Amino acid sequence: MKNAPVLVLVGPSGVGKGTVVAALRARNPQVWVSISATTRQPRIGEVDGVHYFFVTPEKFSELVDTDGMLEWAWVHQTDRYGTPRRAVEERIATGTPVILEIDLQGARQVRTTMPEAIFVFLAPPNKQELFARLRGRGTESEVQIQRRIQTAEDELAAMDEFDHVVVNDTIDQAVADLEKLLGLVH
Ligand SMILES: Nc1nc2c(ncn2[C@@H]2O[C@H](COP(=O)(O)OP(=O)(O)O)[C@@H](O)[C@H]2O)c(=O)[nH]1
Ligand SMILES: Nc1ncnc2c1ncn2[C@@H]1O[C@H](COP(=O)(O)OP(=O)(O)O)[C@@H](O)[C@H]1O
Repeated sequence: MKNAPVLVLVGPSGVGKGTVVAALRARNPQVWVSISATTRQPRIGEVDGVHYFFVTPEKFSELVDTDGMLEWAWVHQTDRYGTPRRAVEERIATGTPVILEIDLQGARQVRTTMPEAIFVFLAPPNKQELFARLRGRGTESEVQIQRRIQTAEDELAAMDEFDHVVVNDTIDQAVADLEKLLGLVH
């Protein structure tokens, strides 16, 4: 049996990672998207165990110390985010296609431990559109937006490290590009 793919999706805050992955899942429910653990506070409408596992800093440290994280990183200078290892390993063992939506630092860690994964950068059509989407989402304060813009500049500068760049111009086209990389045919 051919191993199911692990696709690592990185892109600046506000580019549309969550939106594109949700649209891909709606068309391909057999694809599993890892649920990260984070120390950040939930946004309105976010559900623990669905969007993220919202954990205390103490619990996060415990997961790291017991080798429970496949990768983890400080993101936007304020909070830690990580991929719980066991759930991913279980999906790989059963041949389920896996998506990890993580930041650049996390992707670099996965490249050393799972070099066979497919590394994809989701890029905006241009920077103005990226910052408009980030503001348009309306979920962050101006201070938080400025931090995300700073992180975004670093992430955009690392685009060349990725095997594939998918531009999120329209959602449908970005989903089709990811489906092709995952070998999903319609
Ligand atoms: N390293 C790592 N980064 C993650 C993980 N989960 C989410 N992230 C990244 O954390 C960043 C912040 O995510 P989020 O708080 O949802 O805010 P957003 O980027 O503004 O939507 C994004 O770049 C995510 O890709 C994870 O498990 N590990
Ligand atoms: N292709 C697209 N065209 C226009 N707006 C988009 C597109 N993809 C996502 N958006 C919008 O951009 C904003 C940020 O998307 P989101 O999925 O939250 O980004 P991320 O998960 O990368 O931070 C949301 O308001 C979303 O509706």
